[in-house]
Amino acid sequence: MSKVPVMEIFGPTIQGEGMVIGQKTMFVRTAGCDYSCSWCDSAFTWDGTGKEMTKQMEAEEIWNELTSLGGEGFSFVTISGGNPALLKNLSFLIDLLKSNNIKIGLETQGSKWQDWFLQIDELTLSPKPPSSGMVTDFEALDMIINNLSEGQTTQNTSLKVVVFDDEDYNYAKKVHHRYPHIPFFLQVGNENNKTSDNLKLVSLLLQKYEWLINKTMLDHECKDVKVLPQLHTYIWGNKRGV
Ligand SMILES: C[S@@+](CC[C@H](N)C(=O)[O-])C[C@H]1O[C@@H](n2cnc3c(N)ncnc32)[C@H](O)[C@@H]1O
Ligand SMILES: Nc1nc2[nH]cc(C(=O)O)c2c(=O)[nH]1
Ligand code: SF4
Ligand SMILES: [Mg+2]
Repeated sequence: MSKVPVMEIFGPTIQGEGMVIGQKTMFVRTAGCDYSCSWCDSAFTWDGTGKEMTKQMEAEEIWNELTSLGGEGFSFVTISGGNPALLKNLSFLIDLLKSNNIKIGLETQGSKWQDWFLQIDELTLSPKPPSSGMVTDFEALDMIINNLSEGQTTQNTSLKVVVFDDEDYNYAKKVHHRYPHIPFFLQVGNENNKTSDNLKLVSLLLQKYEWLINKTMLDHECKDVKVLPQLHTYIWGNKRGV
């Protein structure tokens, strides 16, 4: 069987995070995760609440839905989850997207390897800081980054650590210094990922962004880093499917 569990397909929208922030893209969100981060903004992919939304889909079905939503108006597809790296069968979708000249971005926490990582144009590895409640398997992350180096695809890779507090920031630094040759992004953590009060949310996120910028600017041990917000939350708040 070459199907994968899909939770939602949406777009076109902008990539709100990381190395290609602002990029016009379609999204495919897969179901299931090997983590359970305390603050996960996509917990419906793994906590059972999105069960009815999950559909087992062939690559062709996913492609048909992408084109029925985006027509001929897109050239980039971002795959996220959940953890898409749990799905060996994503290779069929990746091959199909490639054969249609579509660039591919993928978001994963860096806990599992798949050979198809080598075909991703913009691969974001997002290891999780202490506030998530998860413990990073650095052996697994080392292996992934080694494999990407051997495949000469580290230029398509970035690291992105979400920061909620000082302890997270120190963890982020540790990750950056362990892999100094990989482009490194700090991302503001969203503590209020359930609220529908967008004005309040944006005001809090801006304060948090300023805090993270100030902290990084004063830190002589963090030089070649980029500090980013989750841009989509400034526009659509916690809305799903945007
Ligand atoms: C929902 S995850 C899915 C992909 C993969 N499981 C991962 O965590 O990288 C996509 C991105 O959203 C980030 N994220 C999740 N919840 C967040 C929150 N409350 N605030 C900021 N970023 C968050 C994750 O760290 C990750 O970089
Ligand atoms: N616009 C937008 N940008 C995103 N970047 C990463 C996302 C994700 O949930 O993985 C995401 C998302 O859900 N929406
Ligand atoms: S690894 Fe990603 S999808 Fe999984 S629980 Fe953490 S933030 Fe959510
Ligand atoms: Mg998201």
